[in-house]
Amino acid sequence: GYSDSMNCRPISKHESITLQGFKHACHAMLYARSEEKLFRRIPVRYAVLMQMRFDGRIGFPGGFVDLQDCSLEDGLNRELYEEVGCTLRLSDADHMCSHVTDTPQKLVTHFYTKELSLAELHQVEAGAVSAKEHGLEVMHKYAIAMGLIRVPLFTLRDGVGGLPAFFATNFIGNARDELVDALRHLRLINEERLASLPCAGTSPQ
Ligand SMILES: O=c1[nH]cnc2c1ncn2[C@H]1C[C@H](O)[C@@H](COP(=O)(O)OP(=O)(O)O)O1
Repeated sequence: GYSDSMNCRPISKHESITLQGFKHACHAMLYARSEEKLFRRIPVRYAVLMQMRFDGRIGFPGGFVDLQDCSLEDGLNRELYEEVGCTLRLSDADHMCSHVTDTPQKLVTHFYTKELSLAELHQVEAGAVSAKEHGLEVMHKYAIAMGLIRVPLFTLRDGVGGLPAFFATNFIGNARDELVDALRHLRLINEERLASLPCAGTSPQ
């Protein structure tokens, strides 16, 4: 998978903060149970938020955290506020996994997940457009549509549209592996379907 090819390995949060010379970044997957149906027939099941970044890659909201300055969670919450205007507070209890890599840079990525009500998730989506960094880190350079997106968890009848097509897009860092881990761990889609999806492939760079 992508992680292997990028020499990226799991690490405990505790161990990671003892590393010297590594940057830290925290990102979060906000999601909500949804009874909504696409085209009145395809159950959406969960609304899972990711974002289209300024570089045309898909990732989770979040960013670099300077541990000299604040804790991982305080840094994450600040990033979530600046990027998507989200005032919810994530805590250590929402931490799912951390990974360390030294290519292309010495970096530890910390990944958090938080279930919201659908109403709360709607508020995040609606608030995102007035967030400080919306449309900045986003559009000035490559002029592509950017902002929060929802991950389609369904597969259309052609067998490609929906999640398979989504997985074939371009992800930043180990974001695709984080998504797959979260879908599996939180049981948002069943294991059999996950295994049938082209998510083990290497992400194009
Ligand atoms: O969703 C992600 N999952 C894992 N790693 C990610 C994700 N998004 C970005 N990254 C990597 C890429 C960068 O090396 C760092 C920080 O990126 P970014 O979120 O763009 O940071 P700033 O907003 O500039 O603080 O993490």
